[in-house]
Amino acid sequence: MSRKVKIGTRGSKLALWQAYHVEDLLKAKGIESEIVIIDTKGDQVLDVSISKIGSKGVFTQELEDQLLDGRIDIAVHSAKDMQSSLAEEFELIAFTQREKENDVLLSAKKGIDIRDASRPLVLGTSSTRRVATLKHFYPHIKTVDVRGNLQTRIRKMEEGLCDALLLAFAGVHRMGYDGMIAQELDLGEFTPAVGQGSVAVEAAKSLDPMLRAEIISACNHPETEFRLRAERAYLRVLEGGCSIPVFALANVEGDRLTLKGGIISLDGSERIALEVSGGKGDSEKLGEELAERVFAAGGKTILEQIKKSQAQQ
Ligand SMILES: NCc1[nH]cc(CCC(=O)O)c1CC(=O)O
Repeated sequence: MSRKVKIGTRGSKLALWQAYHVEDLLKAKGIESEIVIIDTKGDQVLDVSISKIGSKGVFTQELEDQLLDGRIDIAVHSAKDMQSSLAEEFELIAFTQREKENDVLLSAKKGIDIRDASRPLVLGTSSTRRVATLKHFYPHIKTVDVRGNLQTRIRKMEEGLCDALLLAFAGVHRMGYDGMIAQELDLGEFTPAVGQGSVAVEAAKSLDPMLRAEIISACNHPETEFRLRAERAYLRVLEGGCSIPVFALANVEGDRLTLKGGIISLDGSERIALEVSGGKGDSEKLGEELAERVFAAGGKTILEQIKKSQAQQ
């Protein structure tokens, strides 16, 4: 029997759900664990836009400090919130089975439909990918920035800030708000952020190899891992932080992996979306190949424009 695994997590409700999920997966394999809640810089500055405080590591720094000194054995994150390259000392060792990966509209109102241009609609979101996607496909829709956890966002919506919230299904489902889903969005239009819907388990490379292997066998979902490794390789080449409207979604059928992804200009005027496929064993190579193709098709110019305009903010 291995010793008790210490699971580090942020203290938000969604983060705790993820930590309990990993705890359950470990328990199913007879591995005992305990949850250690860690406050991060990102949790303390909720009123400031993440793109202003610098996205890199604001939610992960304190967790990584504790991984290094052994106060925790693993850190649990939403896979989509993990930067595409980690510092040398760390690695993502497992990706849990992915939840339905699409975005949804959440509303207390009836009859919400983003395709209905005859009715004014204000959507709350703080994601540049979602804003740019709306501008591209649904230019009649207005958006308003809304931050905070799901409960806070719902309260702001009910206070009249917006008609509906645009969110990942995974988070809505985990927090138990399925009943407020007004519309499921199309994966071809609202292609999700890299990693959306899966929980990533991070460890220091110095973690005991036996324990590492046990954690992987309990938590990792191999098909999800192939998909996420492809998506994350795409993101790594683009160096797209979470404030860049980059999207990618891989699917596995048998031994084949298909990766669709692209980039949108901030104003929605240009959207590049391409597809590559190959053996799932080559998932990272496929991610890199997609990035090269997106760059060559004009993505490089779009990315440079986005970085320039964000640097000026
Ligand atoms: N960026 C915030 C965030 N990080 C993970 C999720 C949802 C759960 C997931 O996709 O794993 C969300 C909320 C959202 O985008 O609606």
